[in-house]
Amino acid sequence: MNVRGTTPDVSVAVIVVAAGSGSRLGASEPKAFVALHGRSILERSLDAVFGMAELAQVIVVVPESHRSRAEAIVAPADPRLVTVTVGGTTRQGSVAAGLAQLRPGIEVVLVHDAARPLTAPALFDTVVRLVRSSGDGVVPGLAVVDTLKQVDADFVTATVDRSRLSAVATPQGFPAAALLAAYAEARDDHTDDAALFAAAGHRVRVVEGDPRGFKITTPWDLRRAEQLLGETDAHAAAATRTGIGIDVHAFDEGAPLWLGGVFWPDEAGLAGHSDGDAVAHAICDALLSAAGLGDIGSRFGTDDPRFAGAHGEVFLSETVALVHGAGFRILNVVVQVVARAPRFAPRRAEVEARLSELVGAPVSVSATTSDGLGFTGRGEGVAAIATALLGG
Ligand SMILES: Nc1ccn([C@@H]2O[C@H](COP(=O)(O)OP(=O)(O)OP(=O)(O)O)[C@@H](O)[C@H]2O)c(=O)n1
Ligand SMILES: C[C@](O)(CO)[C@H](O)COP(=O)(O)O
Repeated sequence: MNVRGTTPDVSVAVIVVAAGSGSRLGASEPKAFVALHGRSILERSLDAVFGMAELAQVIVVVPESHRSRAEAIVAPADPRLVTVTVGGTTRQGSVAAGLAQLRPGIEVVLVHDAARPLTAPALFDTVVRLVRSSGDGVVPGLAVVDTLKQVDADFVTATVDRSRLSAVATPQGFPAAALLAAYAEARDDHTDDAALFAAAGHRVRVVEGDPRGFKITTPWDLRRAEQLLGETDAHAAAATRTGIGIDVHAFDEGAPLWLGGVFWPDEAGLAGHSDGDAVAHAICDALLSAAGLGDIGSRFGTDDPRFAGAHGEVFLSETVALVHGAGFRILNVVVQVVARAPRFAPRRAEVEARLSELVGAPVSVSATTSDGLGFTGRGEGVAAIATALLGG
């Protein structure tokens, strides 16, 4: 879950209602706890809430049976930010239970269905802004696209003018004091908070909704959400980039050997302007080329005194910072060493752990001799070939 701490000077609270059973979905557990593309519907909804620009309190309303599950879900968040409470038998009862947990000083309250997990965080911010600027209730709405009929006992009795209709969703936002008062005096049951707020005499305005913010009600809705998230993954996969790097250094009997970010006592070292760590340098080139950032020579030139004798970790740390700065995540790195010595097998795990730590992603290392052929076979030097995979 994406989480964060409280911000002292903000006064926006979000009530996430997740206490429904989901009878129309027909799953074996309450709807909010059903898995959607590997994570629960509730976790996905909370991700959007935690993406808001301004947030002082999040109240998660759940069934009694799932209170501890919800507490585990929100455990990584700042406990001063999130409250978990038990809901009622109706949605309205659950919102009322959430309102009872509202902290003093909250000025704007948003109520959001956990059942709308794909709603964009930006819509929450828009609703907050409009509540603040207008003092009205604010609901996201979408134009109705189908022709609507009034039906009585299987027969159409009228065609409804859809031009003045809007299909409303959540998050619905309200000035906190007015919503608390409206709930305190409510006698009827309403299907949304805007209806209850309007029944108390307040104005509610509509803002353009988010088509992805549909409510997961039936199994078909769940499949649609799965498909949309699958497409998002496919786009992320399309954004992955690979890179390749090769480096070669000659042995220098008089130098200490640093290779793969670790020291190798009793082995001949490698010649170079730096410490000659061909493995680290090949990884740098793989990462830089994947990110389209040139190569180690153009980034860390031999005329720069900072890199004279520098260990591989210096180049790797700077390279990783450049790659992150360009907006990429490092997904993994693979490196193969071609050399007669040193022997990697006994220290492979150690080298992989050190390089993974430096790169911040899994690094796997393999090694081979070149069967006595070429400069590596004659023991004149070491070659390393690396590939890197980056994500957007
Ligand atoms: N007693 C209830 C009923 C509903 N909700 C919440 O209100 C939102 C909208 O309700 P809906 O999608 O209709 O959920 P369910 O009532 O669970 O669905 P169903 O009517 O199919 O049982 C959901 O996030 C649901 O968890 C709630 O917190 N408490
Ligand atoms: C609040 C709501 O999601 C707005 O569309 C909706 O009214 C609640 O759903 P329900 O199925 O009517 O409980």
